[in-house]
Amino acid sequence: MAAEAAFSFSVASVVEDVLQQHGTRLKDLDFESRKAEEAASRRYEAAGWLRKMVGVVAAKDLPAEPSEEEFRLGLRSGIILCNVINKVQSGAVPKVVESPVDSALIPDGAPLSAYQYFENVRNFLVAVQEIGIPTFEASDLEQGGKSSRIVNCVLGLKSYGEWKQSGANGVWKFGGNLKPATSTKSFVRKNSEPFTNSLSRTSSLNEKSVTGLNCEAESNSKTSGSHSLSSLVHAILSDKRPEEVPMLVESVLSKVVEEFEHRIASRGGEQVQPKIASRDPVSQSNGSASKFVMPDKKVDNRISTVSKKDDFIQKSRVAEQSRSQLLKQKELSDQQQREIQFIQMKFQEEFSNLGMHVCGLAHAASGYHRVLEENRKLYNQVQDLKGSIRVYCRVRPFFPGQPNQLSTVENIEDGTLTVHIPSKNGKGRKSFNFNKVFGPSASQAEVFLDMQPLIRSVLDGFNVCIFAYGQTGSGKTYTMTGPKEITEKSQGVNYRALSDLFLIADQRKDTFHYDVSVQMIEIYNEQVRDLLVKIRSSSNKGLSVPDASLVPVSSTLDVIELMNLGQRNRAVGATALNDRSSRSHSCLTVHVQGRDLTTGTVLRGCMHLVDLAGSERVDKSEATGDRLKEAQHINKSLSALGDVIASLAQKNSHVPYRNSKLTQLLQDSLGGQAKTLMFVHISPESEAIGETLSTLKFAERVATVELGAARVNKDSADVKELKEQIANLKAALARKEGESEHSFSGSSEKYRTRTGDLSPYHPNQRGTDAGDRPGCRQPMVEVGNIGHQSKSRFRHKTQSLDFDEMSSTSPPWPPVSSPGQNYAEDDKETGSGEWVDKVMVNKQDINKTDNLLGCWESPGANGNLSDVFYQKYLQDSSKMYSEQSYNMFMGGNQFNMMAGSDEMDELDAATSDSSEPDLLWQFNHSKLTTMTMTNAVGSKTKRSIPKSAKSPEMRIGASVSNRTGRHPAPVDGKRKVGIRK
Ligand SMILES: Nc1ncnc2c1ncn2[C@@H]1O[C@H](COP(=O)(O)OP(=O)(O)OP(=O)(O)O)[C@@H](O)[C@H]1O
Repeated sequence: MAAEAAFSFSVASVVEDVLQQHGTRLKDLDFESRKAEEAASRRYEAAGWLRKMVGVVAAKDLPAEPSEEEFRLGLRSGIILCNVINKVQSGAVPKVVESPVDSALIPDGAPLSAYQYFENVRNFLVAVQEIGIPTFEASDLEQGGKSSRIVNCVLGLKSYGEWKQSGANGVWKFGGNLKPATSTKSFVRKNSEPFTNSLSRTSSLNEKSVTGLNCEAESNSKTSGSHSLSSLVHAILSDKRPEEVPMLVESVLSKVVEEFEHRIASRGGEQVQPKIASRDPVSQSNGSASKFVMPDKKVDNRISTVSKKDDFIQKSRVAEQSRSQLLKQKELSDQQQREIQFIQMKFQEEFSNLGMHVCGLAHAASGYHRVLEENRKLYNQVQDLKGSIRVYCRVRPFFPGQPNQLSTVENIEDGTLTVHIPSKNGKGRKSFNFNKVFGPSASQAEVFLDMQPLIRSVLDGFNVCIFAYGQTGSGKTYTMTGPKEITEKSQGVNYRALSDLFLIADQRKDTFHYDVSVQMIEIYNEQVRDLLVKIRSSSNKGLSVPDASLVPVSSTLDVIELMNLGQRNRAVGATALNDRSSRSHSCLTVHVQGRDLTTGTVLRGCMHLVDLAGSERVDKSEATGDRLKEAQHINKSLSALGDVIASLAQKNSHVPYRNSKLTQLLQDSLGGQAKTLMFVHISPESEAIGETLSTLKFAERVATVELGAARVNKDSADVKELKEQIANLKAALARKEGESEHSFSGSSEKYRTRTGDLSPYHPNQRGTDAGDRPGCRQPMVEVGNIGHQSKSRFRHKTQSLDFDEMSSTSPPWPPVSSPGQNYAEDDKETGSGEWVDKVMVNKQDINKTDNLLGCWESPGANGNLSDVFYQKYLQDSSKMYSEQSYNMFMGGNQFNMMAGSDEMDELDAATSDSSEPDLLWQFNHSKLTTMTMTNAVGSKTKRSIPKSAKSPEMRIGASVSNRTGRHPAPVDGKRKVGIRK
């Protein structure tokens, strides 16, 4: 089609253009005027013929000699052309559309109606094409079109008409206005031979080269060679020498080719649609037209292409619109489909979730026990995963109105605490990691929340230990107990733990029966004191210190009462740092025994809640005298705690628990099987940075200790029964032996039963002679302040002595002026049955005796207890009755722990860094035990207590031994518990 378009150019005009561009000589020939003259004469000829043929058309005659413009406009509507062709060949254009308006009146450039334009012109062009007359393009009728081509076409039609009029003999040849004599050029019908050959032409010899040019041009353009072109060529060549002609022709030819190429390229954009038309099956099936589309077809295609294009555009627009609508609808429906699917999926998911929930509920309902058990296991697993020794840290807030509230604690983030270290204590900052860090604003409730799972564990049969560590005034007591005036909100861990226990116990009451009892002890100057000793005023006896240290409790109120008592009893000393400072370790121990109502299984849990004495160094507290000794004891016990923790951390086979009462007390909570939480406290003041750093370093060390998985204390019903049988048998045997060997039988069965039983909560530490009957405080035995039965002379002498009886008749601690009498009174008064234990010193543990003896060493020995010593004294226990020990023994009695501590203090002042006090304690304890028995049999009581008591405790001791001593004044409790709501 590109070629086709190119060939529709007027070859003559192209050649003329080229020739014009080619040389200056054309100008010399006055080419323009000649050309115009030529064109005009041809136009006149055409117009004349048209006038002759059709006359006046559409009320407007075509001028006889029209200008190019007039000629174009006159033919623009196609009416004249159609009429003339119908005259030449009737019916060539069957229907001529008459324009309502004269086309000439339509301003040039104004678009004619598409109908007129296409219909008439198209029909005319199709008709001339049919005949084989050179055509023009419809656009040639518009401004800028080539009127010469229209003229050519009209003259061609004229020639054809004349040929027909002459009878249509022979082959019609288009000759234009060329003189027949000089021009033999003619057209043949398009189908007579291939178009390229359809143009035949003869020329004179001297016109040969130009003819060649014309032939080629004509064969390509399918236009006839024009008269003007021939004349032009003649004019150009007339003055040329023959040898110049080839060069000139060659040059012109190359220019023509160039021009053709250029025009083809410039019209490339118009060829898209015609290209489609060229695929018209008609043209394609036509072998002759396969290379060049026949001129008539081309026109047809061009015109039909335009209308088709419009149609096509229109249709494709509609199609596009409906397609996009369809697409949108499809998209919408897809979207809806997806949404429905999603909802269905969700629904199914929820449905299956619901199903699972229902199943879960059914499962839970059918196996409440199992769920409870699993729950417990999971709970404890979580706890165990957190690590056996958990370390929490709490920062005390500044006191209201305190000057210089610049805290050393720089940042608290999750479990990391960063402290700022002033330059004199080192410099920069240091971070410490703990399981949890509570800032100054943490509430008591928040703090407890993190401990709550541990509390729950006690009811599940685990041993738990929570101890508060930190320098004086850092908030240990605040955390464990609360502030001075305790309200419900400010209650510390102790109260919350107990009330939580009752709450959970109540929740489980359908499946478990729980018995809870508490004891409170204090370790002061390495002496253990019972804090739950009732202090009562008695008219003539002064203070009497009766019965139970292990007290059953059934409500939070009971606990509050007991704690008030304990707090009152607690030794409090003033220091330069904190005038309320407690110089003792206090421990609230809660024993829980739970019996599964369906299986009979017994769970035993025990919880130590320890408020340690201040950890500050002695020099800081500016202590002297008694306070100095207190501080030394405290430091020593805390360093013993450090040693225990260090050896646990290193997984040493030997752990020096015996180096202090504190470590002995906590042994069952530090050595494994228990869940332990250390709660370190720090003060925010910059003056405290030294203590703060050592506290935090210690705490970090503790955090490295792995105790291994905690174990539940559980006895099946069978085991429990068997144990009880053994205990009963042993008791019976002992009684029998006692009856036969001694006339001694001072105690009532009631006492024997009540106090002789060992604690049901510590089966591991119980001797085989211990039953599972409740009522004893085994932990006290562990601590060692209990009157352990030694391999004493008395023991040898009184082999048949019933230990239970013996214990029951032993004077209580703190002692009373008349033990026997008081016991009787106490029994009456308390009547608390098996849960009430007389005094902690009455506890007997034969199994431990050897250890105690073995551990004893002469005062002044440094270092930890060694196995060597243990072996030594175990092999020869009589050594404990060396003169020295005897003297010491004589110097105190079992009730006078504080009196014993006096001696110890003296010794200890020189050996404050050793474990000596422990040894002394062991020693004292042996003495106490012996003394107890002595008292029990009513002999040699007066040999004891050479010293007068310096402290209330000592006075108690003295009063016991002399039975005349004063009673200790009640010590004002550090915390007064009165829950205000
Ligand atoms: N978290 C806290 N929020 C408010 N006040 C606190 C907090 N911690 C401690 N205190 C207050 O700080 C003071 C000292 O606290 P506390 O007696 O508990 O310290 P301590 O470490 O037990 O001292 P000591 O070693 O002498 O027994 C008390 O008045 C207490 O009420």
